Amino acid sequence: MGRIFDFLENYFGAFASFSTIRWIDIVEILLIAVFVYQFMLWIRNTRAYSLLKGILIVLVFTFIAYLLEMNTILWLVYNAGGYAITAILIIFQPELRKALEELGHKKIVSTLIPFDSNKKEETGRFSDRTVNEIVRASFEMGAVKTGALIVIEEDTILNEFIRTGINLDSLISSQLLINIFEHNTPLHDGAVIVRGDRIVAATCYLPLSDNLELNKNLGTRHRAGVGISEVSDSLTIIVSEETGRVSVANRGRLQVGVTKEELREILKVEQNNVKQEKLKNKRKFWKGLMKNEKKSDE
Ligand SMILES: Nc1ncnc2c1ncn2[C@@H]1O[C@H](COP(=O)(O)OP(=O)(O)OP(=O)(O)O)[C@@H](O)[C@H]1O
Repeated sequence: MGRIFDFLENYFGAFASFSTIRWIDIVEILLIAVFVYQFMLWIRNTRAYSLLKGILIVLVFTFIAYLLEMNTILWLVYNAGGYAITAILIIFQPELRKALEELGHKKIVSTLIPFDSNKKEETGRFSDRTVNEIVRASFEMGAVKTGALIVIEEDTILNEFIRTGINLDSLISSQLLINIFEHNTPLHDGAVIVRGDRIVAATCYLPLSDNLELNKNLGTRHRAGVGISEVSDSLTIIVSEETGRVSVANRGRLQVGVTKEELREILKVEQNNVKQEKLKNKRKFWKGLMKNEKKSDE
């Protein structure tokens, strides 16, 4: 019982020091709140969610054991704790990796560092012709129920996925795309990756999404489309072999059954993605900074 009283005394005693709170403490609390909120949002859609619930139950149980001074249970928890953390890190390595990659895609680094080597030359994304060819191919394949998976690379370079396929490096055309995904041809399996106006590779293997919220009826083609959009900022077009529907995956979300006009609109937005404007602003910012530095040197 002594521990329960100690705990209550410490807990309520802490309120007495509220008068000494500084503004930086409030910022710290807000930052932690945002972090925990984002963490909960992220973990809700991963395998790790069930594990988190399990850990919370163990923690509550341990806390009760602490209050009731159940020393044997506490001894077990203290001694197994270190191993448990190592085991969790190993088991959830893919999720942790994905989370860090997502953090990298939030463009914090690229906003601050204009010469980030992971970025392409900003020459505009792709031409109107490419938009037309992709839209035409997607709906022609949809009409005859030919399954397809087309990944359009954006800022995140997809070399690690390109390496899993067969290099093509050919100018996009609807005929070529339709030909690639034709049943029983050597290139039809897997995904095509598009960079600018060119098809870089076909038969690429993509990571599968483990988002539990995805419709259970969707198979691996759709999961692969969503998977790549979770680990990169790419846009993926998925044509269903079963229904002929055209869907789009971007930033971990799947828009099922888009129309021709909607697909064209989505591609146009990606094409113009205000990149040039952003680049100009960035250049202005760095030029201004350099000028100011020169002036202060003089
Ligand atoms: N990890 C992957 N990377 C790339 N392509 C994949 C991957 N997994 C599956 N595919 C492609 O998806 C095809 C299988 O699709 P499946 O029928 O399982 O998916 P689906 O989402 O139900 O699509 P559909 O509606 O077209 O049937 C494979 O033949 C292969 O071409």
